[in-house]
Amino acid sequence: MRDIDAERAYADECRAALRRMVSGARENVAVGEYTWGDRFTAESLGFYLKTLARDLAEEGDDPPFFGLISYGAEAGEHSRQTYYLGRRHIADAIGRPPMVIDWRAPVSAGFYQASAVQPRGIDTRRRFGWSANTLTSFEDEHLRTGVPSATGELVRREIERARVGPMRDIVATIQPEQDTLVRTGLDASVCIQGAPGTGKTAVGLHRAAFLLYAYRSRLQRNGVLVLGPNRAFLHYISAVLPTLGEVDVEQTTVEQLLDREVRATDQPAAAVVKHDVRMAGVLRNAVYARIGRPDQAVVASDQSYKWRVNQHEFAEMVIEAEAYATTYLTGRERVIARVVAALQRQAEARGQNCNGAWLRRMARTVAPDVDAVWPNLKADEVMAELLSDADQLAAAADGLLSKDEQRSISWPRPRKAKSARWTAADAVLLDEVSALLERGATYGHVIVDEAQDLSPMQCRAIARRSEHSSITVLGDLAQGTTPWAATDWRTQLTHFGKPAAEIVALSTGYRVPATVVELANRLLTALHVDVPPTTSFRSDGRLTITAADDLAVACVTAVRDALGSEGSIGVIAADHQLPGLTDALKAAGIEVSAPEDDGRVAAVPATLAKGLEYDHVIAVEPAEIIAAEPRGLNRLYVVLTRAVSRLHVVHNQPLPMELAPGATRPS
Ligand SMILES: Nc1ncnc2c1ncn2[C@@H]1O[C@H](COP(=O)(O)OP(=O)(O)OP(=O)(O)O)[C@@H](O)[C@H]1O
Repeated sequence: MRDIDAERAYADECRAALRRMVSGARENVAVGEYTWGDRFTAESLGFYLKTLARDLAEEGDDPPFFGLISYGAEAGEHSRQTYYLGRRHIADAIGRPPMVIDWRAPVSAGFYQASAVQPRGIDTRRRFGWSANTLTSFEDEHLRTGVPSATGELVRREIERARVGPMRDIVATIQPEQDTLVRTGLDASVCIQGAPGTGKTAVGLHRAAFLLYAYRSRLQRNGVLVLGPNRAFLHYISAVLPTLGEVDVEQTTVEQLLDREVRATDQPAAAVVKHDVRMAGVLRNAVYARIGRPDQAVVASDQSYKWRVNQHEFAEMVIEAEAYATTYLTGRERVIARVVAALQRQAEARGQNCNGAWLRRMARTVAPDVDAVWPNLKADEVMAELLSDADQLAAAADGLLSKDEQRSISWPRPRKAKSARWTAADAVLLDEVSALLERGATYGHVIVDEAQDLSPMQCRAIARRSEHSSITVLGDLAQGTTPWAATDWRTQLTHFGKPAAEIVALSTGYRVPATVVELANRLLTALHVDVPPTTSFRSDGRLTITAADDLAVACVTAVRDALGSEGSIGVIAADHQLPGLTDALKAAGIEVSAPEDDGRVAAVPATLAKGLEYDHVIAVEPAEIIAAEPRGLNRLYVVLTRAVSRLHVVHNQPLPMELAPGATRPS
């Protein structure tokens, strides 16, 4: 095994090889563009090579590797081999073994999975410590001694390091149970229930990178979609996939995915009904109620003759298409096609030549007859009419929604689709109607974060986009804060269209220190969800609770105190209290930014805190966070679990009784 100087020299060799890869890729851009046969192939290859050259160049002086595994004599094809692992593959010359292997390659799994109990043929696992781009140390585990090694200092340091700016990748320290999930094959859908800070988001993002590596050609066409709860969260995770070399993953929210301008807000009762899965039945009824029965024959003339499909035949075509239609509009197309085919048979029997132009003309000619029984529809018109017309709604909702529920979603004044002001829930319903009319595009794999918060109707919108592929569902039932939050995963998975997906629980927390976890776990009893409490990987950390006469003054003092230590600071309070606190902080000369602005001190409304983390969290007035919304206790659980190193609870009102010692649920 190399000593530290030899390892440094090897790092330099790797960097030199990487530079050669960059110049090679640049040269190949030119060659690729001019030598390939057809234009499309030349363009695709040129694009690929340019991207590769750019990515490699951006790599710069980053550490070329983070670890190695060295196999013993009895390791089959790997016997006596040593492999360096990095964020990307580095090759010296074609035909020679790679200098660094991509962390996603099959052989790299040994690095993450091997243990003293199951060494997998590996003698030594080495982890490298880097300070910026300088190799400063390494740590060896000798796995064949049979003595389980304690978690190394380097791993511990990485997990406990101060957080600055957006989320970073965890490739150097992925834990075995996380690695198993990351490397699950593309054909399997998985649901990861994970307590706060157990690495669900990290696992989901690394899984995206792994799938793109292992199944690139299958995923190239349809791509991978990552869905997160809001823009602040997306900003926070935005750097992870690019640092792993994956820039083409779509990362968005469900709202953005649905792509509707939202101009109104529902009353809470209406939103609850609109997000209920029964609405799927209501909308289906509303769409298919538009299909009638013919009351006359279809007569179509060309210049030579009048052709005819009699009323009975026409009705049979409609009934048959209705029975087999996969979507409303394909059914309509089928009716048109069958009518035209019947006309064609008659015309051909009379010796007429029915070419393509004739068939298209006939299709246009019969369209009004078909429209009379199977009208062409647009999603927004269907919805506007349904919500404007109490009788239509009553018919579609018969046996599904109560009269009160129907009233709650009806519009007080009828509106046309063009003047409709859609709500966020309407956008989900419009998406459902669009899909009833015709199928949309699907993705090769979808990763859904904070999935406990999605309504059944939102899950269905995602299910449609992953109908023929797999999904990764990430979430924590205890962090559910929407009125429709899931209370069990099996039901939620059914809404996602993957009822048999495996559910895996992660319960070791890598964010929140043990003292803070202990406080947050006290809330679990009152949350009434069946999840294992978190156990923290971290024994460091500090919890402070301050009873204050003046919240703003106490908050300023807490922030000043926090500024004395390294790392990010998040002031989290009930949404309505935050502006006052922000003003007080600014008046005290403290620079405060929004969560997505990467400042040192962020003012974070409690409703936006989900998924984020700060070294030092100042959680202001828990009682107010609870009182601000129906699922306020869940919100408080989210807020308390954002802290990486220190949690400072500042309160004026009495602390909620659920936080009292002894409230811990028996495990
Ligand atoms: N194996 C690991 N090595 C180093 N850091 C890790 C590891 N796993 C998770 N982390 C870190 O722990 C923190 C929490 O991870 P992440 O945000 O993925 O958790 P989560 O389960 O999604 O949390 P929450 O439900 O609270 O949003 C992040 O800073 C992440 O980088």
